[in-house]
Amino acid sequence: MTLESQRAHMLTGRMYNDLTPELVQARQDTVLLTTGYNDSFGRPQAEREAILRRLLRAVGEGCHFEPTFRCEFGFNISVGDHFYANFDCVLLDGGGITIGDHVLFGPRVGVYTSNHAIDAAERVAGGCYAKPVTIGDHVWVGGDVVINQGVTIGAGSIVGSGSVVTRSVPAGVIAAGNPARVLRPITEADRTGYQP
Ligand SMILES: CC(=O)SCCNC(=O)CCNC(=O)[C@H](O)C(C)(C)COP(=O)(O)OP(=O)(O)OC[C@H]1O[C@@H](n2cnc3c(N)ncnc32)[C@H](O)[C@@H]1OP(=O)(O)O
Repeated sequence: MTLESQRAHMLTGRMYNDLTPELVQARQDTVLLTTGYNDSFGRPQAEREAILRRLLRAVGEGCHFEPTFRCEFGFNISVGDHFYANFDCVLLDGGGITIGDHVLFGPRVGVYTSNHAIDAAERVAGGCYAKPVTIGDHVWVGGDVVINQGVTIGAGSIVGSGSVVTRSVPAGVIAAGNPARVLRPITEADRTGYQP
């Protein structure tokens, strides 16, 4: 199978072989590209975004990852405008990761769309399955958060630091904990009157 057909198969959510030469090679190529991006830190924004455009499926304006950014393939990641990820972001994108506009990630956020097979023998044989993660506009994900496969985080929501998100989070709420649960809605009362 070609890399392209394996990529399409992974996106169906069915079991795939994680260990084929094409996927191993793709991961290796991606490490080299992310290393190039991380090493370009301090270079002009346009130059850095050009590397991201080679690496990711889609990338908006003003997208910035602090070092060290790592992803599994990159070709299943879409990022909107004005995305900011703090240090040590890890995106495992076998199942597809879609990030909206004006999204903030704290340090050490991990988005993991793939599971290895639950059955040990299938796992040894490379069995994996992946489901997409979608993060809406204006979401803030706190530091050290893990987002597991199949999760959607609704627009404007906040995920508290250290959370493990295993189920989708609706729009306009604060969610936190392991597993993450909705703590409360975000309301007008959260406005402080701050103006830059
Ligand atoms: C780009 C960048 O992001 S860099 C900055 C990185 N910064 C961070 O990662 C910090 C993220 N901030 C948080 O996690 C904050 O706790 C917020 C935003 C969720 C706080 O929301 P607030 O509504 O102000 O929560 P508050 O501090 O009043 O706590 C309310 C309750 O939620 C609990 N809670 C708050 N945060 C968390 C959390 N991360 N995990 C578990 N429980 C939490 C509190 O313990 C408290 O519980 P209690 O009522 O039983 O005492």
